[in-house]
Amino acid sequence: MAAQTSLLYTSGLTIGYQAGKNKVKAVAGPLNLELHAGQLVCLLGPNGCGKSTLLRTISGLQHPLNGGITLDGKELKKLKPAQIARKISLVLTDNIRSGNLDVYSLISLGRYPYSGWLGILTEKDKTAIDQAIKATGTEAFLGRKIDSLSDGECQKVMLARAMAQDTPLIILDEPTAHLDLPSRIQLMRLLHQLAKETNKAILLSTHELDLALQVADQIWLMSNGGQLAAGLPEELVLNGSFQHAFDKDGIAFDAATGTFNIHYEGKRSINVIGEGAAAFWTKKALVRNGFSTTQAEGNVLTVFVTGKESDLLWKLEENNKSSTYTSLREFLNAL
Ligand SMILES: Nc1ncnc2c1ncn2[C@@H]1O[C@H](COP(=O)(O)OP(=O)(O)OP(=O)(O)O)[C@@H](O)[C@H]1O
Repeated sequence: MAAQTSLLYTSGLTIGYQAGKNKVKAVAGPLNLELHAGQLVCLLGPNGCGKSTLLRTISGLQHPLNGGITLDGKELKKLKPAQIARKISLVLTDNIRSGNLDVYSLISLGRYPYSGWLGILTEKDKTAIDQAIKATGTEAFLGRKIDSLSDGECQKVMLARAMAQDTPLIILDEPTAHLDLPSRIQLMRLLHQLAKETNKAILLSTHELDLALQVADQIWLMSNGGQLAAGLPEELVLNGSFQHAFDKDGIAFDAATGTFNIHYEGKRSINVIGEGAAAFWTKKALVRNGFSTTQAEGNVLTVFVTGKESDLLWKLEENNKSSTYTSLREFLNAL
């Protein structure tokens, strides 16, 4: 029933490639996925698991090996490219870098499904372009050539072009690749805001696990081997899907912090008692130094972290003996 109200859904979709005349290479499937208006969905997974293949298939650039895709109530395979272009706008990793194209002209290209290739813009087209420029905050770049923009600025302009296309679904393949941390945060925040304010569905692939956990309404988590777990970010953390998807020797997903720890085998375990940032960063330092900080009754070592900022104290207890340290470095050296 839910599928009938979805903007896009897949049934028994298998994605992959033709590998020779009578052979196929299936990358993932069968997949039963749904996208709804106003949702920001982040597609995560290790290198080579099939994220780009899935995005290309959903966008109609590549045929499914099996199963079907329904877009706005119609079978995708029955739609012509021009019809798909009014429903889906696609932003690929490789930015269009053309020295001769100015920013306004590039954003205007988003109107091609309506204006035709001659590019004659009507008042409606111009209004859509102006709205896209405003929504993405790209006013300041308008007079510039694309080549003169930074990667972050260029990515925003590509998003503006997609917004100008005014489709109910925007798909972006690794939009944060090549961006510095503030630009990644800014872009993810902008995408989240656009999904809410414009009621568009936004589907993007990314390797930004922590940002995706913060902004996504849904996560599609692919594993090598073709499985895909879909759900709320928190659900996928709690049910062990993240550990499964990124399972590699020595890498452990910590459900308590939502991050991956570099796990060192064979060292001691320690109870960390304390609250807030001081206890959090003490645990980080201990894990980096090869300790496990899981609370357990049998642990011989316990550290109590108390105080604030410049008055922090680490009281280490071992076999009824205790010592107090005034710096994290001193405490770690004592272990
Ligand atoms: N044109 C192709 N023909 C055959 N196999 C391909 C083709 N393109 C990609 N593949 C293979 O399909 C699998 C999925 O590739 P895909 O690019 O979708 O992964 P991805 O999850 O996007 O990876 P990354 O995170 O590294 O970008 C990989 O094993 C890849 O080698």
